[in-house]
Amino acid sequence: MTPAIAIEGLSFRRAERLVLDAISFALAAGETLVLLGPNGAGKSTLVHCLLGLAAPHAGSVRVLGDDLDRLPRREVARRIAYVPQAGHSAFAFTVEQMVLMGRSAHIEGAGSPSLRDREIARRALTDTGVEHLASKPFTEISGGERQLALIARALAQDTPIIVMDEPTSSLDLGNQGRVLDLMRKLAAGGKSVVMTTHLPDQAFNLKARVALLRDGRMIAEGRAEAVCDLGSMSRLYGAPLLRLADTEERGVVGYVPDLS
Ligand SMILES: Nc1ncnc2c1ncn2[C@@H]1O[C@H](COP(=O)(O)OP(=O)(O)OP(=O)(O)O)[C@@H](O)[C@H]1O
Repeated sequence: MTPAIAIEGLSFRRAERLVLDAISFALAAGETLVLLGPNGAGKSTLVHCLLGLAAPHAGSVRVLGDDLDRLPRREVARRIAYVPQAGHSAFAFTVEQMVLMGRSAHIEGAGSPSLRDREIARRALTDTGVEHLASKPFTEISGGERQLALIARALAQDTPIIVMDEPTSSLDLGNQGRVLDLMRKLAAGGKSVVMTTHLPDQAFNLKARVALLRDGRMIAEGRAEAVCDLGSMSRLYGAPLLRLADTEERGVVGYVPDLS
């Protein structure tokens, strides 16, 4: 079966420096890939290459069988939704308008959103728990609320692939859990999800595939249980870590810095 995403030998340079070095992986429908790595490892750059926002110097990105650089932007937007790191917006669109923007790749010409588009946006607001913010300006909500609204926009885009750059970095533990649960449901429904995070526990919770990035190289790839052992995590982050285990049965569920 054609993979949702297939990356082959992807390299990216900034000035003379190799920021991504011969990255390869394929992701099928219904699979989730968690990208873990220290600050500056190249995770966001890889995400940008995946979206066609940065052009690799070598290698290829194929999306549902087609070369990304040959696809019109509108078609890319029908295939991949992007949740960027939550930033500020200069424009005071309401949360509902922001989420409706996720529908723009499905609206022909200069047409306005249909009743169905509005229903899909409403459902996305409900699924992310921010329907009560629908009429508030995006510039007047908290960082975590902005992050949830950006996730809602990606849901409204209704694409087979969702790429998320640190989608839970501003979220409290309750909302982290709700977003991870949503991601599990999206994957169970056949969507392919790529996400970056600094929290290995999310890889365990998602029962996802994990890729470890360091200095632009993919140094390991596999299930969280196989790849995220204490030694690998400590080496990856260059710091002593403590293992978090829930019960004997569940074993390791995450790591925290060890200051002892
Ligand atoms: N706009 C930029 N101009 C120049 N260099 C950049 C720029 N953005 C990132 N870099 C460099 O490219 C490398 C990869 O950065 P990238 O943002 O992909 O890392 P990351 O793994 O996403 O980091 P973080 O976890 O801190 O978000 C780093 O060395 C970084 O300093």
